[in-house]
Parts: sequence; structure tokens; C-alpha cells
Amino acid sequence: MEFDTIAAISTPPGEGAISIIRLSGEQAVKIAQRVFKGKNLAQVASHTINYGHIIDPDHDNQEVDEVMVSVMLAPKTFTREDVIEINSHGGIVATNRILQLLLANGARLAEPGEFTKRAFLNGRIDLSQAEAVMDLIRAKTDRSMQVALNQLDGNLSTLIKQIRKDIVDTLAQVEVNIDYPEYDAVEQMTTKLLVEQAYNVKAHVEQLLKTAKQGKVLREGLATAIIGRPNVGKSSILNHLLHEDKAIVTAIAGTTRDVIEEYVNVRGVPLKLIDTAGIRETDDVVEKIGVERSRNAIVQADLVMLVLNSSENLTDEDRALLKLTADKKRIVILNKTDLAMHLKQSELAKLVEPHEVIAVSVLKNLNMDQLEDKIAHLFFAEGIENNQTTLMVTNARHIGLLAQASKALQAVIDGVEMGMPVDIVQIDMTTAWDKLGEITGDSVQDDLLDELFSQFCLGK
Ligand SMILES: Nc1nc2c(c(=O)[nH]1)N(C=O)[C@@H](CNc1ccc(C(=O)N[C@@H](CCC(=O)O)C(=O)O)cc1)CN2
Ligand SMILES: Nc1nc2c(ncn2[C@@H]2O[C@H](COP(=O)(O)OP(=O)(O)OP(=O)(O)O)[C@@H](O)[C@H]2O)c(=O)[nH]1
Ligand SMILES: [K+]
Ligand SMILES: [Mg+2]
Repeated sequence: MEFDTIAAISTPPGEGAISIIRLSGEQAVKIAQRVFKGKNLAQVASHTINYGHIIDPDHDNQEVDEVMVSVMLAPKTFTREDVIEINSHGGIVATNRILQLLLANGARLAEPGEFTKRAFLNGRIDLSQAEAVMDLIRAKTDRSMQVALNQLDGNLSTLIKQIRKDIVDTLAQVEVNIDYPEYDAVEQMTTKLLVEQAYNVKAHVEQLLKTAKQGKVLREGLATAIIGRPNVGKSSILNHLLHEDKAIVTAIAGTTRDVIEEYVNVRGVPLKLIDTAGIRETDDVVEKIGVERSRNAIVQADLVMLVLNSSENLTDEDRALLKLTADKKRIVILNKTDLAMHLKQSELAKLVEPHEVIAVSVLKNLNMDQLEDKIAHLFFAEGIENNQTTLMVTNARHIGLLAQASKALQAVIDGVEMGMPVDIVQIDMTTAWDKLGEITGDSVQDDLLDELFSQFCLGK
């Protein structure tokens, strides 16, 4: 496939030691050579890096920057096209100026994700691998990074391709049976084959869907809302788990006014911790909004940490919060146990049953280990083993397609059971094949591609 030559800055904007401006396409070497003083880039060996200067041909070859230029010739490159990477000094001005020079000399500014899109269109990677590139960039924990890397290596693709091959083989066999009926029972044999394969393929698809729920948590973190009355120590707990003083902690009730979100890894469990404004009746307008957001955070949360103050007896607000979160997955934390105990633990135990209460002191760092144990336990009890199972479906698009494939396979099974003609059942089988193909990009529409790649970073 042939495309025009694209250029973009591939490093993050801002000041850095070095920036990379990347070119890809047939004219990459020629365009780079127009603005480069040093060796003749058309003559250097592929996959070499070359010292020289970027010059402005329209301004008396004025020097713009001192650079290193990588020359990587097709097809063994990121895009499978000729690729040039200019390693410049990291300033914003020099880097932008080099990009502008490339654009003035025949390159087109790349769209977000266009380098990766070319790797896909030129057949180096499939769609799920391209999506994995994006996931890799956005990964927030080691585990989610491994999952993305596994997908980038093509393991999900391989599995999907195998499943699709099974479907095609079946459909081919069905065709043969229909075209060359050798004996009378052929219709019956064909529907039996279809239903057997539908069950078989559906089991694989369901297996993948099962990993999806865990995959979402791995990628986005378990949404964990820290809630409780004002001043019980919610922000202190957030800071403790983060090992960092992120949230403001003061003795003034109502310190946290808005929802604070931070990612943290607790014993390998990725949490999206949400510190909230203390919940109480209030007339303060700002605090009121914060309290409303806290209530929302509870609804959205996968896990709630409800914090109580052991140095005061339970209040109506505590009881209301205990009730509000009764149906949620939650950990009830009894904080400030370094102070004299005033809370009636028997009443609390009854309200929390059958779950236990974790008694801690954040201030004195008492029993905080037990809290971390509890988090890990809750998480891994969900069936997320702490092993290296890294083939997981994490992408919402993939999950949707797997669900649609599963539905089509069920329609095959139901259709056969209801005695539908083979050619109708075949259509559902083909739908499953199509839906799975959309995951790898074997069957996919152009506008979907545009939309997917546009979510990438510039220069990727
Ligand atoms: N400087 C630089 N670093 C980078 C990238 C880049 O584009 N430039 N990458 C950008 O994301 C990542 C590396 N990803 C890459 C993936 C494939 C190929 C590549 O050339 N593949 C060829 C040849 C492989 C080989 O020589 O064995 C191929 O698959 O055919 C290059 C980079 C991270 N680091
Ligand atoms: N004695 C004692 N004090 C604590 C403990 N944990 C927190 N505190 C103190 O309690 C006060 C309130 O702590 P915060 O973490 O700000 O409480 P919060 O729940 O986030 O408060 P709001 O954001 O105002 O709702 C601070 O002075 C903390 O130092 C503890 O375990 N023991
Ligand atoms: K406070
Ligand atoms: Mg707070």
C-alpha cells in the first residue's frame, strides 16, 4: 500500500533532554535530506543513526539544531514504510521548528495514531494489537501493562483467528454437505455439525468474556470510594495508601471539598482511590455540592471503604451510611483507635454483619497492614488469581463484539433446535464469524478505523 509521507513529534510536548520527530512514507528520506546537513541519508545503511544538523533551506541553510537522525528503510520498520527519526534537543521551539521545516518540504502532519494505523494497514499488526499499543501507553499498573503487552504480542489475535478458522471449516463442511448430498441423512448430519461447533465456539467466547470483568478492573483500577462523616480520617487513609501527602488533612471538618481520584497499587491490586467530602447535612453551598458528589461516588464505586471514628459513638449519619452501603462490596474501617474508645462495638458489629470491621489508627500506623490484606483478599477472592494469566479481554469494543458473537452462536443452537433450515442457521454462524473478525480488524469499516485511531496520541 502506498501513502503520502507523514510527520509528527513523537515525544511529549514540553521541555525534555531529547525530542523525536518522526517521518514515515516513501519520501521520508528525501524530505529529511532536504533539511539535513551531514552524511547523505540516501546512501547510509538502513537502521543507522547519523550525526548532523538540521538546516533551513529557505533561509540560507541556517542551522536550526544539532541532531541525530535514524534511517530505517522499509519493510522492517514500525510502519513497514521508510521511517526517519530526528533526535533533536528537547526544547519546544527547536522541535516545532524542525516539524515545520519537514511540513514545508513535502511532509504532511500526521493525524493522531496515524503511524500505528499504517502499521495496521500495512499488515504488520492487526487491529487488536494496534489497540494494545494505546493500552500500553495508558497502563497504570504492572499487571495491566503485562496484559496490554500480551495483546500487543498477538496472543488474543491468535486465539480469535483460531476460533474463526474453526467456524470457517464448519461452514465449508456445511457447504460441501449441501452441494454433494451423498446420503439421505445429510440435512440432519449438517445441523448436528453446526450445533456442535456452535457449542464449542461459544464456550471459547464465554471464556474470554469471563476475563473481561477482571480485565476492566486491571485496566481502570477497582473504583474504591473512601466515604464517611467529616473528619473521620478519609484523606489520611488515602495518603497512607498512596505513600504520599496528596490530599489535604486538617483537624477542620469539611476539609475535602471535592472528589479526589488517585491510582495506587495495593499488594498488586490496582485501585482507583476516590477520596470524598465528608458526608453530613450542611448549608455551605460548596460543601453541599461535594457531599452530593460523594453520594454519587458511592453509587459508581466497585468497592466502598466506609470510615468511622472510634473515639465517638455512632451517629445517625454513620448509621445512614452503613445502610446506604449495605449492598455494596465494602470494608468498614474503624479509625482513630489510638484514642479512647467511645463507639459501641457491639452495635457496630450487628450493623456490619456478616462482615468484619477493620480497626486501625492511620495516625499511629496501627493495623494498616490488615487493611491492605483485606483489600487484596477481597479482590483475589473474586477469582482474579495472582498468577500470570495475561490473556485478558480489556477493551470495551472487544467485549461488545464477543457478546454479539455469543448471541449469534446461541441463535445457531436455538435455530437448529427449532428445526430451522440450514441456510438460515448458517447466517447466524457467519454473523459470529464477522463479529469476531471485527476484533482483529479482518472485517471492519473505514469510519470505525478512523474513530479508533483518532483516540491515540499525536505522533503515535
Ligand atoms: N525510537 C523509537 N523507539 C520506539 C518506537 C519507535 O517507533 N521509535 N516504538 C514505537 O512504538 C516502540 C518500539 N516498537 C517497534 C515495533 C516494531 C518495530 C519494527 O521495526 N518492526 C519490524 C522489524 C523488527 C525486527 O527488526 O525484527 C517488523 O516487525 O517487521 C520497531 C519499533 C517503542 N520504542
Ligand atoms: N488521633 C487520630 N487522629 C487521626 C487519625 N486519623 C486521622 N486523624 C486526624 O483527624 C483529622 C481529620 O483527618 P482527615 O484525614 O482530614 O479526615 P477527613 O475524613 O478526610 O476529613 P474531611 O475531608 O474534612 O471530611 C486530622 O487532624 C487527622 O490528623 C487517627 O488514626 N488517630
Ligand atoms: K478534616
Ligand atoms: Mg478529607
